[in-house]
Amino acid sequence: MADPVVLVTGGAGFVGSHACKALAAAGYRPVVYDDLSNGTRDAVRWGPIEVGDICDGQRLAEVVSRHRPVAALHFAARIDAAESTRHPARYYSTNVTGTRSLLQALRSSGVDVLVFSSTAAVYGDAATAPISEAHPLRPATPYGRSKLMMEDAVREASASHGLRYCGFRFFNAAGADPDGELREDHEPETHLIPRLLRTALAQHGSMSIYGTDYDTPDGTCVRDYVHVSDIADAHVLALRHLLAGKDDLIANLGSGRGYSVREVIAAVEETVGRPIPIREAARRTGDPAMLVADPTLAQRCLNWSSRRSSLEQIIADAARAFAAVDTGRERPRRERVSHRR
Ligand SMILES: NC(=O)c1ccc[n+]([C@@H]2O[C@H](COP(=O)([O-])OP(=O)(O)OC[C@H]3O[C@@H](n4cnc5c(N)ncnc54)[C@H](O)[C@@H]3O)[C@@H](O)[C@H]2O)c1
Ligand SMILES: O=c1ccn([C@@H]2O[C@H](COP(=O)(O)OP(=O)(O)O[C@H]3O[C@H](CO)[C@@H](O)[C@H](O)[C@H]3O)[C@@H](O)[C@H]2O)c(=O)[nH]1
Repeated sequence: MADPVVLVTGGAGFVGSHACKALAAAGYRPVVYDDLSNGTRDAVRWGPIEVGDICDGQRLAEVVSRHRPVAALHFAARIDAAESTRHPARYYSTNVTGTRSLLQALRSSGVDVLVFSSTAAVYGDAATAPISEAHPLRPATPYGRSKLMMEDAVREASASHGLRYCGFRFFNAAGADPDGELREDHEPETHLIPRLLRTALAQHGSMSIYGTDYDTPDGTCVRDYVHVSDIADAHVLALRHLLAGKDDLIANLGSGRGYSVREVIAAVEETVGRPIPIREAARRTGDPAMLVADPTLAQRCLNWSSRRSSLEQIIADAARAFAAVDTGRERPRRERVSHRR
């Protein structure tokens, strides 16, 4: 019998491509739907890709009805919180209208299982650490607000026509496939760990710390870094959970440990074995001081564990992937598409 198909929107991107690998290992056939605006075709290795915009409802409906998936994993989104403060409409379009378009396409083909990516940014400037799912939802950026609206759209689809869902509020996805088949590959890159590795491996340029006057132990922002392969595993667990008829869920995915920007810099320097030139810069718009997950709910409901998410392993796996790029062994070809609306 052929492997059951799972539609993976955003499957050419960082987290989505790792989820495709985990799906294939678990006996599913991932069909990627992605416009390649921030992902690469080379990251799509475990099934076909359908290139298209998540907001193009007609194309999406045609792809869903042709491939007949048993479920969808939804990663496609714009992801840069700081950019969202400058171009909010783009975020509401891709993240909210795009999700509504997916919900409609799934409904018209009778697909009733969805696992989707929310974010820790829905909590805004959190009052506590660690943050449980019961923490008030006060997103501080259009990105965070768009993801909260997306959660609401999914809940409404569940209430109105029985969609079953699992939404994950990821904290900071990082690391890379431990087998070295995939890596984080954004252009431009905004995330802290890949930026540090690029600077260290290029051996030129410097890194900026965005803000040293936060109310945190060393004045820099604290984040919870969670290994991308642990996030991928959570998606397979969620899929099995829902396909077995179990309850809907919105859960944090994080390691439960927080590291400051300075601590991450020191850990990357330790791994690469050389100092990285650092400049202290102004705060970046929309950055909360501290985001650390309470991951108990995902552990309890899905038997999930963040087993690869020590900072050391995250950096070691990411560094190995970057070294492969640096030596030119596996440089992926990048297709650019216009992403301005
Ligand atoms: N990376 C993180 O730390 C993090 C943290 C919390 C939540 N998330 C969420 O996880 C999901 C995946 O994030 P990621 O880091 O893999 O990002 P990514 O940018 O690497 O992947 C997103 C993918 O979606 C595609 N895409 C974007 N707009 C599209 C559109 N209009 N139509 C079709 N495809 C489109 C991109 O080409 C890309 O391949 C996102 O929903 C993001 O909001 C990520
Ligand atoms: O060159 C840099 C890049 C980042 N930072 C800081 O490092 C921390 C982490 O930043 P980054 O890696 O860009 O991640 P976040 O801004 O925390 O956002 C990520 O994690 C969020 C969840 O916590 C998700 O919602 C977002 O989609 C995802 O991009 C922040 O304090 C940044 O200010 C720097 O100081 N210098």
